[in-house]
Amino acid sequence: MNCGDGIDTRLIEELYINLDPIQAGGRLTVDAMKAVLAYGDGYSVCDNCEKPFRLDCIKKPPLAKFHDDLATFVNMDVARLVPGARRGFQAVAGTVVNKGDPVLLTAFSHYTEFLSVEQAGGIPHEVPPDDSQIITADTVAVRIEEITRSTGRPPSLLYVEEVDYQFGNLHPVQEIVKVAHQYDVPVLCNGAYTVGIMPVDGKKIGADFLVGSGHKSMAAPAPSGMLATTSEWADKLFRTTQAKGDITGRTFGVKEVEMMGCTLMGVTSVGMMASFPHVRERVNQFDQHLKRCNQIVDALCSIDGTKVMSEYPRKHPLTRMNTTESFDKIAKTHKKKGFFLLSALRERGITGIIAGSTKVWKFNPYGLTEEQAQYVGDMFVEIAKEDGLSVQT
Ligand SMILES: Cc1ncc(COP(=O)(O)O)c(C=O)c1O
Repeated sequence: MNCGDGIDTRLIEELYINLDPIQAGGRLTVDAMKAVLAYGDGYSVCDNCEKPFRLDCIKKPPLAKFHDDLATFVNMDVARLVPGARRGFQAVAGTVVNKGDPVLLTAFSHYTEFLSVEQAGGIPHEVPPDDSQIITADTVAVRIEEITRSTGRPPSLLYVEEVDYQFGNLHPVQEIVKVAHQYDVPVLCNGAYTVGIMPVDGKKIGADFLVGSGHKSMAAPAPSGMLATTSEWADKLFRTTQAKGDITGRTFGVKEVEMMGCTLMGVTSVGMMASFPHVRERVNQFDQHLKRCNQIVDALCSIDGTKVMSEYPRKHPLTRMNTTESFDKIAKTHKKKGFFLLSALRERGITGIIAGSTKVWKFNPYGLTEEQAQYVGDMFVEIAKEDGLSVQT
């Protein structure tokens, strides 16, 4: 159906199997879609906002309970909804980082993590990965010591991604946090690709701050996300306003400074809430999704010259492939050039890889059924054979 000004409202999943690397965990559940329709109006969740007039205290719809449930879900003490993981980074940096502070990120940190440091006036430093594209606790220790020597103080914060967006590798965050704490460096664990996809235990990780992305991994509308912390940090991170109008004398109750008072006011919060029971269940089926991902990777790697660049076997379905020696060879002489691959996939009802990419590209089969995963693997092999590549059987 085309609505209003030509927006095609058909879901891409009605047309294709979608391998898009970053959308997989964000697709809405049917319950979220219904909630979105019911709560489409801007302030719809605020109709019954009562004293103390803050989003996380609203009882109808049950936002207060949802906040508690979210904290329990990730095993942290306190949680807040935020408009995207990036707003979680911003709130933490705004609390912990002072102007001129060295801040440690990793070679896989997302640009929004860097921007949050920049906004707070911090100076970013990176931790490089090892040869397997993993951030290790040892390298973190080395970098903390180097930075302390060169700047005269330890970093005021470490950002570490539990799973990174480039390789989809799972990093040893628990060991990393342990080491960082030995140097008194607080840690923000970026769970943008894990919270809502796989079980995440904030206390086990030991993180001071844990951030999730609703539209990436919690089957929620954009922009949405979650910021959780420990009771040690909660009062600082969620400090309430001291502002006062010098003429009117107005004060602003218990509005939280880093949250700008309230955060997700309609579609986003109810969408997240409506998907939450499904999300809470689905993390327990993570192994099935990994199995299906490995099955597709195996099919791809049976095509001569194809390599998986992410760690293997896969520990997360976001996967980076290198087909320079296979599909890219075809692209060199094909009339559609590099676009032949996506075009051939689309003819077979599959989409989501970047148009024109035949060298290095990512895909994410999270959420596919067993039959769909089998089909996707078979289709990659069929395309390879059709174009004259050899395939190991
Ligand atoms: C690793 C990582 N962290 C954070 C973000 C930002 O998340 P959000 O869009 O929820 O702010 C992204 C976005 O792609 C990401 O890949």
